[in-house]
Amino acid sequence: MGIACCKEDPIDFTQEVELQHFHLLRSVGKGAFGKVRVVQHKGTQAIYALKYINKAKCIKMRAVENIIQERRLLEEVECPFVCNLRYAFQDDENLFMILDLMLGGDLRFHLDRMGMLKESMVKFYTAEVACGLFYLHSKKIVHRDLKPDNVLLDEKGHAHLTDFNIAVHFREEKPLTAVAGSMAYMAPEVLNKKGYFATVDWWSLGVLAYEMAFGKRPFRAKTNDGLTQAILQDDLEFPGNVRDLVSQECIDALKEFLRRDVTKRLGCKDAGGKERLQADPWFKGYNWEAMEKMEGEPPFVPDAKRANFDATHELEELLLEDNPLKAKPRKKKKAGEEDTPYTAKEGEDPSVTRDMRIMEEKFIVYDFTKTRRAALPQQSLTMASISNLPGSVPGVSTLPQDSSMHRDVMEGREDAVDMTGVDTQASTQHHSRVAGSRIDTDHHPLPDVASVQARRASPS
Ligand SMILES: Nc1ncnc2c1ncn2[C@@H]1O[C@H](COP(=O)(O)OP(=O)(O)OP(=O)(O)O)[C@@H](O)[C@H]1O
Repeated sequence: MGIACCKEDPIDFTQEVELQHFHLLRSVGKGAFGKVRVVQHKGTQAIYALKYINKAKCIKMRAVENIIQERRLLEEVECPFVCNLRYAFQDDENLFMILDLMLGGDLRFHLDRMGMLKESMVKFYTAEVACGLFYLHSKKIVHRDLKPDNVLLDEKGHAHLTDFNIAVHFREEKPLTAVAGSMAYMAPEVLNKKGYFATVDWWSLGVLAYEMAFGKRPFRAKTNDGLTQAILQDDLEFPGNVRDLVSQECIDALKEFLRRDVTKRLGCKDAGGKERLQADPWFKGYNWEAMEKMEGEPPFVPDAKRANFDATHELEELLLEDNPLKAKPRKKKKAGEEDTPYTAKEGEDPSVTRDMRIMEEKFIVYDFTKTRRAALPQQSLTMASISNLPGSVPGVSTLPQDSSMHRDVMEGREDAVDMTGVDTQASTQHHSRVAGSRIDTDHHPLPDVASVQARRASPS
């Protein structure tokens, strides 16, 4: 009897994907919105990263549209230089996104540890991120929040873009105007509010490359106004011993990325785009054909024997989480009820009810094995990849995942969220958030949510 009660019910994997289809493993990260855990699909044994966001917190932080937008954009993306979306679903409490798992840690983690990176690393990550940006821009998506925190390394040391929270579609005929992003990485054309396109990502890549090379950002100030002025006006300066640190070609490339004139900025379409960037003397000797296929040799392989993330996330989850994540069945729909099972609680603020319904309707289920899209090799991670991490869950079998699952490209969507306004909220990590935002509804029709959030780096 006792034995029978401990046995899990068999799972029907032909049914819609849900949390119960996964084993929940280690906690590896925490962002302002979500928490990230390693999970293993109980059917295929494949391992992934699960990003989950509490719905009530999401509403409180006015991030509903951002999360929906992130899920929507990721559905359109399939690129080796991106943490691709594999599944999306929700339960009554949380929104879930299952992404390719990156075990090498984010660039912020490595920068914090190493202080600054070797030029070979700076060049390699800049080149791989550039490959990711060319892909996104070809799909008319601008990331807008490129920074070390949002570049993750896989276990081999390849770079992948993540956090599409404030990414949007852009159209050549109508510039974006919202002040969105992490302030220290924002391009001058975002801050001067004259309108911008994908050029902003190339500026941010310049700031990222500079920070990797010298361990500090090119434009710094003690206040947001000071930082805005520095980005808009200050001369680009380099550390006194710059030539001891990097080559002249590196300095020149950084100058080219950090040009205020977008018609001259390295990477930008009007400055020769991909062709010009790939021909830049800094990348001399790079085999771009191989780089684009992710066949370049990473100059640094993250240590697989140690956790490449802040282990306090795991401790927090164990010690402080009063509502630990677990698979819960959804509330049953009552007879005659429509597809939206959310029923307002007594005394609930109508705006909360509305946001709950929006999430229910718009954060739709995604399953990469059922939605056929462009075939691309999936990250072939196995339990072996994580089983030797300190503190890994013992006794889980090492099975290869099924990499035969592909998907076809879905139709692009043109809806996008724009944000304006900045606040002076203090940053707890490397960024603070932008409040008092607005959705550019005349440009991109969206559900009736009047506020969204973006974030920016703290000034110094
Ligand atoms: N696919 C992944 N594989 C491994 N770790 C990941 C993955 N995605 C995110 N992480 C870890 O979790 C952290 C938080 O994730 P993410 O930045 O996506 O959350 P967020 O709430 O959107 O963050 P933000 O505060 O930037 O809005 C990352 O910095 C990274 O360390």
